[in-house]
Amino acid sequence: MATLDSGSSTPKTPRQHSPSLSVNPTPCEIEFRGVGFSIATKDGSRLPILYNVTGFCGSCRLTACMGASGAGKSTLLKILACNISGGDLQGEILVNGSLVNPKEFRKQSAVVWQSDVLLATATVKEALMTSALLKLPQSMPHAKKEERVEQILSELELQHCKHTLIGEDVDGAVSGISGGERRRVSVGIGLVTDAHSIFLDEPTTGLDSDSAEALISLLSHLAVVKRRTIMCTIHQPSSDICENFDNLILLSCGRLLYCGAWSQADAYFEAAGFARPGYRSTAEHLLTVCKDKEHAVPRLALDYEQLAAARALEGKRSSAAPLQAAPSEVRLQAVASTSGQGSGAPRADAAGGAHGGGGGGGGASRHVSFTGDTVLHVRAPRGHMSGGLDAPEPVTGRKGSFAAAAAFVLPPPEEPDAEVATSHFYQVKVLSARFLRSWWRSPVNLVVQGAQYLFFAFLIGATYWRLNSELVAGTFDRVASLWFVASCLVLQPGNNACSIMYGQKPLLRRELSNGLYHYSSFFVAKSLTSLPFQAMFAALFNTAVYFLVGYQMVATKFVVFFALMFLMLLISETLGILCAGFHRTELVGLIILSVFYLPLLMFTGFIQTHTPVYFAWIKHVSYVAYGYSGLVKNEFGGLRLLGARDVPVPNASSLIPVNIENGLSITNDALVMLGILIGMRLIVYFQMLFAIRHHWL
Ligand SMILES: Nc1ncnc2c1ncn2[C@@H]1O[C@H](COP(=O)(O)OP(=O)(O)OP(=O)(O)O)[C@@H](O)[C@H]1O
Repeated sequence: MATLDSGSSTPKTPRQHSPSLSVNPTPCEIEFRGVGFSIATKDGSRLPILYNVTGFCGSCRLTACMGASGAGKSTLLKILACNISGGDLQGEILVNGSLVNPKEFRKQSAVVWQSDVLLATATVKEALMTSALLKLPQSMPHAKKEERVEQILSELELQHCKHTLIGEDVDGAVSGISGGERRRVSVGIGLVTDAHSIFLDEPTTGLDSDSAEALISLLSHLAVVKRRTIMCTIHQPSSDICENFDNLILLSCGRLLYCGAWSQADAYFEAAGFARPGYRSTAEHLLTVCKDKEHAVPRLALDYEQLAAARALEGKRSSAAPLQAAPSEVRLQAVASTSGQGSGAPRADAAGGAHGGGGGGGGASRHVSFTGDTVLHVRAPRGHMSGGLDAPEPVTGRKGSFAAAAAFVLPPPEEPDAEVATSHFYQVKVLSARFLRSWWRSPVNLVVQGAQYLFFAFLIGATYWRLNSELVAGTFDRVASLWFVASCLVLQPGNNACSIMYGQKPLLRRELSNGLYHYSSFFVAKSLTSLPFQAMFAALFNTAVYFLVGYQMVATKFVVFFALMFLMLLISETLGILCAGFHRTELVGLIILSVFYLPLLMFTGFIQTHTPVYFAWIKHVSYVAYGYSGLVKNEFGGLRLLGARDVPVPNASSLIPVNIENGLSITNDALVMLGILIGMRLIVYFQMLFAIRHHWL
């Protein structure tokens, strides 16, 4: 019988990191029992992704979740972070001994996804500061929040680049801070809010070996010294990286093969008949074992399930016993007292024995006894648990077999009404400042869009340069040029707004799920801050095109022209945002938008002399038809056109084609457009809210 010695989890010496942060959150012990996850397939059957997974993530520890590609690591991480949507979830999660409250848990934890979701136009410090402003209590003085951010910048070794723009990361070509720094900023955003648990999906992806090791070492430091519960998924870590791991969760084909101290993994697998050859590192060896899906994986998974069940029974028997000091606490004390020299740190031994299944695998005995710090140790730090561990229900994996199953399902990750620490007004203020900075700092938004408007203005100007007053040409060119002018303010703002919205969605998703603000605050801030910039684009385009084409040089006519065009631009912008809400893929959103364009531009009365009866309704709901009709009436009112032998035409308005003349005054055209604008803004608001609630954002 192999007995694993507790001394193997001796505290390691963390790298030297900067001075401590002032705030340490309550340690958080996460236990998961009988977790299963499956998704529906197109043929109506269910595809299982995780089977009956039972284990834990210790507080003040760095837990690595390893396994081959497709093993279910990211899925387990999302489940533990209460950030999974869709699919059928079973089992239960306990946090410090109590069933998890997903909404609360999300607020107090942070998730760092494989690709960092950061605002390219913010500096490192601004990114952290925005989180601090929105997440920390509004009553906390600004100086204190700034101090907290400065401390985190030091802690994460980001002081040197705190005023650098984060920049884009397009296919690995980063124009801003480096990949490792981006990852650290993402971790910092979690820390600034005192997250007690941090989940990182493949944090070392895309980093060179030094940066990867530095990051993992930093995480280890945060776990041990800052008392965070940290779990990360990882692929084939190097030996240097592995030295930082406290615990290991090993998955293969959705099944758990091991959950316990990293230092005891070798002994566990050796006892199970899978001794590590000397030339392989632990990580390499375990991943090799995972490859034997026919024999090793089913047997090890079964062993582990039996072990889990045995430990559950053990827990039930000992539930009346007083809690022992958690190894994490002991380890923390050891780190403090030995200044990282640590050897032979004291351990709390839960004296739990577990026995694997029958022999095999090389004939070695597979009876293994574990200390409390190893496989399935799930004790919470003293004082943070309401009582002893309850033994779990039998691990059946059946849907609904756990009392807490419902707790998984609701509320969804992007809960729009997640409680936030600040008032609506304050959120709008902070977000508006950020939107304004983004506009200002984004050359794509300003220079490219401005150039686009000017280009079209000059194109139309050059085509219809200085309209003449001859009856036929003067009439047709005015009607045609105004149609092109209106088209520009339909296509451009719509496309731009749609693309910008797609760019903002990932950040919106992350920040809403972190409970930084309400969606309504984002909506109001976005709408308010875009107004001055849209007005600027409208001024640029309208002024250039009006004078180049040579419409009536009357001040009031120009003001009416400007107002109608501006309304049209704002509605087109809203239409673009609306289409961005229809689908998660930008291409699909743009295609839907283009489907709207055609009827909007076709049924203005300019292109056809007769509108088929079944399309007649389009003119009544089309803002372009109202805007275009208003523009034409504005231009022809009081216009001086010359007929045969240069005789002035008495009433130029009578020349307006009947299909364009809608019988409304220009004021009424504008009022109808205003109504459409307000209506569409409301539709966009509720559409996004619906998308957030149903995970379509
Ligand atoms: N929504 C989904 N639809 C279909 N299959 C899914 C879905 N989510 C996960 N899967 C499948 O479940 C399995 C586990 O996925 P998961 O992303 O958790 O694996 P992983 O271990 O993190 O893999 P990797 O290391 O490659 O990221 C994979 O085979 C994946 O294809």
